[in-house]
Amino acid sequence: MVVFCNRKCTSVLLMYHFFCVGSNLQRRNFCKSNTSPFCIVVGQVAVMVLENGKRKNPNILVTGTPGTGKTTMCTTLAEATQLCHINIGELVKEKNLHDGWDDELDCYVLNEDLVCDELEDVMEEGGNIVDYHGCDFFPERWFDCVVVLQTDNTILYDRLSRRGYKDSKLSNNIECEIFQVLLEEAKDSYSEEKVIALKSDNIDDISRNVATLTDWVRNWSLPSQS
Ligand SMILES: Nc1ncnc2c1ncn2[C@@H]1O[C@H](COP(=O)(O)OP(=O)(O)OP(=O)(O)O)[C@@H](O)[C@H]1O
Repeated sequence: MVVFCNRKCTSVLLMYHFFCVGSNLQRRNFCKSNTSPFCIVVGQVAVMVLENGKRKNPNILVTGTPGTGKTTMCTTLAEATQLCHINIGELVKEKNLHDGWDDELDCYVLNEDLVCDELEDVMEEGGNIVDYHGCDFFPERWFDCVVVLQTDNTILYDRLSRRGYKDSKLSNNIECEIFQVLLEEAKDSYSEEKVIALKSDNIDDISRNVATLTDWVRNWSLPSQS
């Protein structure tokens, strides 16, 4: 397993988080290479978007303490909305967007500039769901909605224990959730009306959150009534 963090990580608490290799790389690559019909459409529409000063499709940031269910929810949401799921951990790993290993932090150091440069064009087009346990280094203009997933401490403890998290890594992440570090980071980094906290304790929560966000995406994309 490979570890990443970013230097400005609000929380030393998150520094020990391990990223897992997920299954969305292929899907994201399709989108980035414009080979999917959906993304070709998005690309064509981008011209209109610039003319209107509004993206045709929204960008959503999904953040939260490791284990709160970001990747699980983003995967389902991407299927429901046909937006592109971009898992930052996978992207950093795939494109080497880091500054190497930090012995003290015991992790690779994510290079924020490289990550932002890599994503600038696709974010400008819109239609992305970005999945990362931090949010303060992305340009604010990228996102139309910032979702912070939150999980009951006992449930999160069990999830992270099952992952093999131990000792300080486990307690640091639980403290991060108790002190709502990611929610505070989101509120500090984005305008209040963009930030929404959603509970992610069980499967029903995932279904409800996906339904809520899918409706929001549909409404966002509708032409405004004037
Ligand atoms: N709402 C939920 N109900 C039940 N199980 C969940 C829920 N959300 C996530 N899980 C489970 O918890 C584990 C962690 O989920 P997931 O990898 O999606 O979290 P994450 O926030 O993306 O973590 P990371 O930041 O480390 O990538 C998985 O085994 C997943 O099945």
